[in-house]
Amino acid sequence: MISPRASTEPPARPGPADAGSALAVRGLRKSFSGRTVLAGLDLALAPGEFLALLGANGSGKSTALRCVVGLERADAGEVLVHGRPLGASQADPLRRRIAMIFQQVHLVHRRSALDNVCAGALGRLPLHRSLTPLLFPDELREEAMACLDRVGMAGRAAEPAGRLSGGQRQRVAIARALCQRAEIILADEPVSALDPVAAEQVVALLAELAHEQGLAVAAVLHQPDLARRHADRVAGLLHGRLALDAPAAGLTPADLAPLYAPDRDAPAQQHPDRHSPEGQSPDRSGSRTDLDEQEAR
Ligand SMILES: Nc1ncnc2c1ncn2[C@@H]1O[C@H](COP(=O)(O)OP(=O)(O)OP(=O)(O)O)[C@@H](O)[C@H]1O
Repeated sequence: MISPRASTEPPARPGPADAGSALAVRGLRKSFSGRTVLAGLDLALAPGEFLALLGANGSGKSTALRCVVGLERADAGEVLVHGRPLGASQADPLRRRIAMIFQQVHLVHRRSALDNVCAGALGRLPLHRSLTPLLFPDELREEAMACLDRVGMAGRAAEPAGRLSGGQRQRVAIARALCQRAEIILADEPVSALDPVAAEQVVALLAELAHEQGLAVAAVLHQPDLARRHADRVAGLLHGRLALDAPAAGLTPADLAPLYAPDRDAPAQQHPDRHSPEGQSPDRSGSRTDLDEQEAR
C-alpha cells in the first residue's frame, strides 16, 4: 500500500474494523475473460462519511461499484450493508438502501424533474400507484419536492428533465436517490461531464449530504483536487487493489501520483469485450430507470 505522509489512519480491513460501517466490501474479486480486474478489494464506508475513490483508467473503480450494486456479479467476496450480507438477488430489500448515480444521468427527459424524483420511491409504492406518475400520491410529491429543495432545484420542479443542464440533471438524480431514502450513495464519475463550477457544486453537495444527513457517500472522481478539498477520505485503487486509504486532508499531489504512475507490472488494458454488444455487461450504466420501465408498460 502506498503510504502517504499525511496518513494516520489504518487502512480498511475486513472484520471488526467494519463494525459500524454503512457499507463494507470484503475480498471482492472480479475477472473478465480470465483477466483480473478486482483482486480482493476490502473497503468500508461509514455513515456520514464522504469517500473519494481515485485511480487510473482501468484500475477497477467502476467495476467495484457495479459489483456492489449488482450490475456486475462478483466472482468472490462479500458486501455488507450495515453489517448484513447483501444477497445476490435484486429483490433483496437491503439493495434499496443503496442508490447509484452515474456520469450519464438517466432521467426521463419528457417528464418533469418532480416526476423523475418521485420515481426514486417506486420500489416502495404499491403497484397500482406506480403505474403512472398521475397516480403518485400527494405525500410522495411533497417528499420529492423536499428532496428537490435539498439539492437546490425546487424552482425547476415542473421543468421537463430534458430542458435542464447537465449539472441540474445530476442534482435531480441526487434528489431521486434521496427520495429513494437511500442511506448509501455510490456515484460513478458524477461530475466528469460537468464544467468546473458545476462539478465543484455537485461534489460539495455530495459532501454536505454525508455530513449533514449522515449518508454514506462514495464517489469515483477523476479530479484529485476535488477529492482533497471535499472528501473525508481517499481510497486509491491500483490494479484492482486498495493501494491508498487515507484522510483527504493533507494529501498532496505527490501522495496520489503513484496511483497514476505508468504501470510496469500489470498494465491495465482496455478489454475488447468492454464496449461490444457481446460484452458481458452491455448495460454498464444501468440506463433504464424505474420510470423508463413504467413508461414502457
Ligand atoms: N463488462 C466488461 N467486460 C470486459 N471487461 C470489462 C468490463 N467492464 C470492465 N472491464 C475491464 O475492466 C477493467 C476495469 O474497468 P473499470 O471500468 O472498472 O475501470 P475504472 O477504474 O472505472 O476506469 P475508468 O477510470 O476509465 O472509468 C478495464 O480494463 C475494463 O476494460
